[in-house]
Amino acid sequence: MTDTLRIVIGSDDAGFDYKEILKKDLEANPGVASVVDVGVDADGHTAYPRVAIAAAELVAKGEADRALIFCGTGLGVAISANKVAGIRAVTAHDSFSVERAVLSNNAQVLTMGQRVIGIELARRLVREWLTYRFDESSASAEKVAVLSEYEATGSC
Ligand SMILES: O=C[C@H](O)[C@H](O)COP(=O)(O)O
Repeated sequence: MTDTLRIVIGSDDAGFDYKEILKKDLEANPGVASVVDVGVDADGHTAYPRVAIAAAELVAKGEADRALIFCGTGLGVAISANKVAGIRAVTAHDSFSVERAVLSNNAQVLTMGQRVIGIELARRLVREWLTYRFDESSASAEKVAVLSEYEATGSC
């Protein structure tokens, strides 16, 4: 992972407003993150799995380091992103969970719900999220490796 995180951002129509606000926040800090937007657009009514899977696939292919995805609850986009092999997506609306999502779970995908969390808390949590890096030498790494083993072999 490079020092500047390559972030793919996306939402369905229910998460569109937050996606736009967070995209602007990220674009205002080009030294911290670069941003690719996979939609939806203002008039978009794309079903949430389509956007979440498109974002997660970019991460899985190594074309982005992380994804930030919004829907009404954050739940549907997390479920969808987790269907992509190699992806660990979590919904988190509190500071500790955002921290552990990276440091414990090496989650590359963070999702939030526009109908759940206030915008200023969402913005703060994303700022925090950008500061964390998973430590491959940590005790958590071997636990995360069990997930990869299961994906690769079908058992663990
Ligand atoms: O998880 C799903 C999302 O919250 C989505 O934005 C809304 O889905 P719904 O219209 O099926 O409730």
